[in-house]
Amino acid sequence: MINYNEALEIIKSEFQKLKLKVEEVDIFESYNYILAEDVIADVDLPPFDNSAVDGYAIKFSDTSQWKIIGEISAGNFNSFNISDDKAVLITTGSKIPVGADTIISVEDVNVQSNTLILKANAFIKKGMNIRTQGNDLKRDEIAVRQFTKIDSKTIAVLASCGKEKVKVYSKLKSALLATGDELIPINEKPSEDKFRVSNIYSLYAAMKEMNHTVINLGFAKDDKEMIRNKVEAALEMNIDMLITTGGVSVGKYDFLKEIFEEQGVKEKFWKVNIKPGKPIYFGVYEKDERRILVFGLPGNPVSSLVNFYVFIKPAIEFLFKQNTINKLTAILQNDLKKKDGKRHFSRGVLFTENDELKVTSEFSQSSGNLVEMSRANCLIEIEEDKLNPKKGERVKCILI
Ligand SMILES: Nc1nc2c(c(=O)[nH]1)N[C@H]1C(S)=C(S)[C@@H](COP(=O)(O)OP(=O)(O)OC[C@H]3O[C@@H](n4cnc5c(N)ncnc54)[C@H](O)[C@@H]3O)O[C@H]1N2
Ligand code: MOO
Repeated sequence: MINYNEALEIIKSEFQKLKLKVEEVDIFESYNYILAEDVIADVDLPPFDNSAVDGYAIKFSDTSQWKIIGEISAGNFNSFNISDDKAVLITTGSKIPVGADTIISVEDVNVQSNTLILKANAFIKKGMNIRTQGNDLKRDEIAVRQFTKIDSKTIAVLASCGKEKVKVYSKLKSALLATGDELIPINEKPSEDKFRVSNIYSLYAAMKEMNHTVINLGFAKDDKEMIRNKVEAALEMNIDMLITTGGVSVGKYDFLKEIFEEQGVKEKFWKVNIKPGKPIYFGVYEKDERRILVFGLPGNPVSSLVNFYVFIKPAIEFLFKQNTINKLTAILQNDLKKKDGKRHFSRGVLFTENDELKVTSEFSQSSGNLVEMSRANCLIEIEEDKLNPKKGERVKCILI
C-alpha cells in the first residue's frame, strides 16, 4: 500500500496532464474563476495626479494665507494657474490644477470670506495629500497575473483596466455517482436498514466550493450490471473527473474497482496508508482526445469527504497554481490515540485563546459520524511515524 505523499504526487501528475480550457466571461461573472491571461494596465493607475483629501490646492511657500480663487470637484475639472498666494477648493479625487503642488486638508484651515488661513497648530509639507499619476501602477505593466483567483480585490483592478470581458480557465466538470443497496433518496424516511444518500450532497458541495461543475448521476443499487451501465455512460461524457462513492473496499458487493478495469480505466493505485479513506481508488480513462480522472471514494461519509479534502482539493489547487494557505499548526488540547503507521486526518476544532491557536479533538473519530465532521473546522494531520500525540504538542491542521 502506498503512502499519502506518493498518492498525492501521482494524482497531481495526472491532473497536470488535463488540458485546461479557456473561455471569456463577463467581468461580473468572473468572480472565483482563475484568470487565464496577464491583464495589462491600459492606463496609469491613478490616471492623473489627484487630491487624497477634501481641502485646498496651493503652491507650497512660506505664506500661511491664500486667496481662494475657485473650486474643483471630482469629475468637474476647472483650469486654474496656482501661484504663491492663490488657493483653489478641491475635493477628494479631483485633478490637481496647474501650479499646485500641495493640498491642505479642510481641517487645517479657517476660511474668512475669500481668504484661507492656516491654523496655528497645522503642519504642512510640500507634496502632501497628492496621489500622483501611475503611483499604483504604470500603464503597460501587468495589473493582474495569470492564475490569479478572481476575488473582490482583483475584480476592482480588472475594472480599473477596463476589462469588461475576462479570459478565465473553464470550470472542471465532474460526474458524481453513489452506490449501495442501502441508499435512499433524502425525501424518504429511512426504514430499518437504509441510509439517506448524503455523500452525493457533500461531494457536490465540495466541488462547488472549488467553483467547479458537477453532474449528479444519482445512485445505483449494488447491482453490477446497473453500476456498469452508469459508469459506462459517465465515461462517454465530456467530463474531467468521475467521482464515485461506495463499493470500493473488499466487500462481496464492492464492484467499482472491477467495473473500472472492465471499462478500460487504468488503475494508478488502490488503497492508501491513511485513516480515514484508506480504500480510495484512482485511475485514468483515456479515449480519443478525452482524459477522465477516475476517483473511487469509499462510502463512509467522513472518509469520502476527507479524501476530497486531502487529495482532490490540493490537486485542483496545484493544477491552477493556487498558493492556498490552509495549513497551520496549533497546540493540541487533548491526547489523541494513534497506534498504527498510517497517516491520520482526525477531525478537530481550531480556536484562538490568549492569541494562541489551539485545537481540540475530543469527539468520536468514526468514519460514519457525519455530524461530528460537520462541527469540525480542520483535519489534524498526524504523519505515519508519529504515535499517540499528547496534549500540549504542536500539530499540523488543515482548514476545512
Ligand atoms: N474487511 C474489510 N472491511 C472494510 C475495510 C477493509 O479494509 N477490510 N475497509 C473499511 C473502510 S476503511 C471503509 S472506508 C469502508 C469503505 O467501503 P466501501 O467504499 O466499499 O463503502 P460501502 O461499503 O459501500 O459503504 C460504507 C458505509 O458508507 C455508507 N455509505 C455509502 N455510500 C453512502 C452515501 N452515498 N451516503 C451516505 N452513506 C453512504 C454505507 O451505508 C456504509 O455504512 O469499508 C470498510 N470495510
Ligand atoms: O477509511 Mo475507512 O475510511 O477508515 O472508514
